[in-house]
Amino acid sequence: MSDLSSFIAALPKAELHLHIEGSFEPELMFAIAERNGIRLPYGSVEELRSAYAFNNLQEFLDIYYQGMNVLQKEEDYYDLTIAYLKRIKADNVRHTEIFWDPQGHLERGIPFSTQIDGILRALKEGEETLDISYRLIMSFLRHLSEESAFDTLAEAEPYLQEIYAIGLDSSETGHPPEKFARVFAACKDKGLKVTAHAGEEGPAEYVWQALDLIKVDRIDHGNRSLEDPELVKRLAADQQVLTVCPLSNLKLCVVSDLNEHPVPAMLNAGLKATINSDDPAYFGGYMNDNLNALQQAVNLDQRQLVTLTRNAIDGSWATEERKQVLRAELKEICQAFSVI
Ligand SMILES: Nc1ncnc2[nH]cnc12
Ligand SMILES: [Zn+2]
Repeated sequence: MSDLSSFIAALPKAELHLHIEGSFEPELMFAIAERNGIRLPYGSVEELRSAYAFNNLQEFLDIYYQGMNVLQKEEDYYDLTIAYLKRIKADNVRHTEIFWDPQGHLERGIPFSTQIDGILRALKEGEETLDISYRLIMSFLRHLSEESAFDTLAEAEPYLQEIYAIGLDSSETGHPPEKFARVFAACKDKGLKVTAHAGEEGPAEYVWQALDLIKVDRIDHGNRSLEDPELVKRLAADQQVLTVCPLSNLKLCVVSDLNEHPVPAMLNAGLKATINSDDPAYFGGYMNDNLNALQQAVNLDQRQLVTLTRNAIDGSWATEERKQVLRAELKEICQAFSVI
């Protein structure tokens, strides 16, 4: 634990990049598999956890899609989501914006309503009982077709009041944002916010496409933007929010060592970086773990930690009223820790 760990713990956090299926802890996965009569190809929780060694994004995704196969009923989606909310309460996360991948479940025959009803029931309960506000982001799988994304949007039609934004995730290389320009235009026409994973493994060109062809409201990851000085200028000028995920980057070999992580360079370039956990059950840490690990690796100071926290509050899609509450809490914590 760093000297700053109690400061990190006290910060009122907003998490903007979290895949609910990536919060599936092995213990819960085994319990749900058992009650659904599904056999996992692992003998124990320990054996499953020991499979979490990845050389790249695809190796992770193969295990991630296998894990979500045990989700079958509305209560499974509820249990998954409420477990995540209870866990982040301990990290003082006050607002969360979660992705879910409906196509990963529709493909297995799980109705759209089963998925979203369970997730929303937990999110609403978490807002009431844990005081964690939320937004739900429906994400398209980019390894699937444009047509499949349009079909998924049609499935979502009755729920558009409950879905705040649309994302784009899964295997990045070979699946550029341009493949989905038309479906994202349709989403924007419906008044949805849009975001896309870009520049995680894929090149800076994919970040340009996310900005210019998808017209994203923010960028998920964005690490490789730093390879292109013109892109950095553009992101800074637009004050584009980047939802960065340090432990994810380490586990997926996007960085070879956390001390080479680009967050300090992003902040120095005036980019609106935020810290997030991505798939915490697979990558070894929730929000405080990410902040502590990064703080120690690159020696972040209190001022930088406050900037990252403020960026997340400002860059969130929480209501203005909620943002004011979180900003006031941040101010109080800064005073309590004598941070100017
Ligand atoms: N880090 C990540 N990148 C792309 N797709 C994902 N789906 C879940 N986690 C992801
Ligand atoms: Zn992600």
